[in-house]
Amino acid sequence: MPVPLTPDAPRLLNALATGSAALLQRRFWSNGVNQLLQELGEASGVSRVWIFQLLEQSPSGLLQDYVFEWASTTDYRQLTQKRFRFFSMAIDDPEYADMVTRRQRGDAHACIVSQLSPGPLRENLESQAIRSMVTVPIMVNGQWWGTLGFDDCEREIAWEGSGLQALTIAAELIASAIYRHQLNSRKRQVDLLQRVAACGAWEVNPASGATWCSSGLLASLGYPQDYARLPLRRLLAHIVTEDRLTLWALLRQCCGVCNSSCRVDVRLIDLQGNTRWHELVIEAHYVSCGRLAGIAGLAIDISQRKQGEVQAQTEAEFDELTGAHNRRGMVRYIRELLESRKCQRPYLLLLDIDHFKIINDRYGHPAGDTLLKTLAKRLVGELRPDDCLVRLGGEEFAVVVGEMGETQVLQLAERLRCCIAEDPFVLDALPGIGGTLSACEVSVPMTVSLGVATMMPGESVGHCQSMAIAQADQALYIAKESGRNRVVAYWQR
Ligand SMILES: Nc1nc2c(ncn2[C@@H]2O[C@H](COP(=O)(O)OP(=O)(O)OP(=O)(O)O)[C@@H](O)[C@H]2O)c(=O)[nH]1
Repeated sequence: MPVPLTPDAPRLLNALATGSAALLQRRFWSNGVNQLLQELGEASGVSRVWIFQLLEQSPSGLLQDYVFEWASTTDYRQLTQKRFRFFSMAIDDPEYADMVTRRQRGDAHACIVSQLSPGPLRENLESQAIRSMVTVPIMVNGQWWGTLGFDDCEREIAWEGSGLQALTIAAELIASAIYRHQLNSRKRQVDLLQRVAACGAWEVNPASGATWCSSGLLASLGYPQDYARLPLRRLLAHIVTEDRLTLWALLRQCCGVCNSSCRVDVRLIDLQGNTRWHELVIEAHYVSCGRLAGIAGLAIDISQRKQGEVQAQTEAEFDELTGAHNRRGMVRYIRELLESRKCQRPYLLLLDIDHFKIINDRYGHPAGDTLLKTLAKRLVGELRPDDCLVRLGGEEFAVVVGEMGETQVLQLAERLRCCIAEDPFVLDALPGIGGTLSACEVSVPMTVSLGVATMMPGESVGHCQSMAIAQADQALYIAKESGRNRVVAYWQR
């Protein structure tokens, strides 16, 4: 009857110390694991140290893979044997079933093969010439990830006490290295996802005001990616004030409903003062209904999409040649003006170039286009930034102005007329004027006629606008008929 040997615990502890340093320092965690297995194998004097990774488990069996091994001699190597690649293990035998249950619980299991009762487990170990074995489950984040095992093919070792404890610590060290590796891989995936999707993640604890921002979000706000912690007030200060108010209103609605989510577009200002549009995706989490536990979500950079929207709006609402609003832009301007309640009674000024046909015929259509552009620029120079210049079509323009009196609007109309009539326009050298190729600039005098009307808010913006255009058109007609280069108001007819 062989006498069981006890492993040398101090040597094992020493091996643990060297092995754990390798796990922390090695660039690849698998190199660290290999070194730890070697240290433990040499210190314990066993034939083989191995790790099986658990891939699948079902009530009837397990699928495992032989992933790491250290062997004292090449005779004891098994890692390269085909039968250990993705091998399945049926758990119909009670002894196997018991072993699996213990591993699932995280318990170590040691055996001296000659003392095992006859059965599949003993047969299997004997077929590998194993005389004693100890296994310790590797539990990663509470889950059975795999098994660390020590086979001795020469001695019968009773693994217990501090020797066994050292092996348990080794399994825990390996588990934390695996967990670290998993977290790092997940972080890399999340970073990649955030980079590709141009988004960052954030979280706020409403009770403590504590915040967390992903490295991507910190970077897009201009902070170093490893910035320790951004106080809530400072984080909120990155949102443009007007958008912050919209956000508050939405949050009040969103947080009133259990486990709700909402989205809002806001402008974020980074530390350098650059503003970029972001879509905030907000999720409110509740401990129980009514008790808010946290608010978290994403900040997706949508600046490019917004740029596209602005460009599409510009194309849809502005005249390409002169940069003035078109009819659609004018409708929106009037609607916003009336809705803002800044102005109850805007005025509409219709402005038409006098005898533009003659100018076109004389200098050509391209020159006519240049004159239209210059004329629009002159008009804008006379208006306030809030006023709206519209090109209704051809050589006909309109100006919509907010609240002012009748006298003031007539003064403005007169100013617009003068700014066109007073100084002739200058065209660059034009080929073919007067039959020669002139290198000189050409001076083109132009005048405009204006009809002015009041916009009376009616049933719709469209109705109010067509009424005003019709009235201003009547006044303009009178201005043209009575000699051009003059202003007539509808109420003066
Ligand atoms: N260059 C240029 N000319 C345009 C454009 N749109 C319209 N026109 C021209 O503007 C002229 C308008 O002529 P009319 O409607 O007869 O008016 P007018 O010659 O200005 O005469 P009154 O308005 O009666 O003073 C036409 O010759 C059109 O071809 C444009 O986009 N570019």
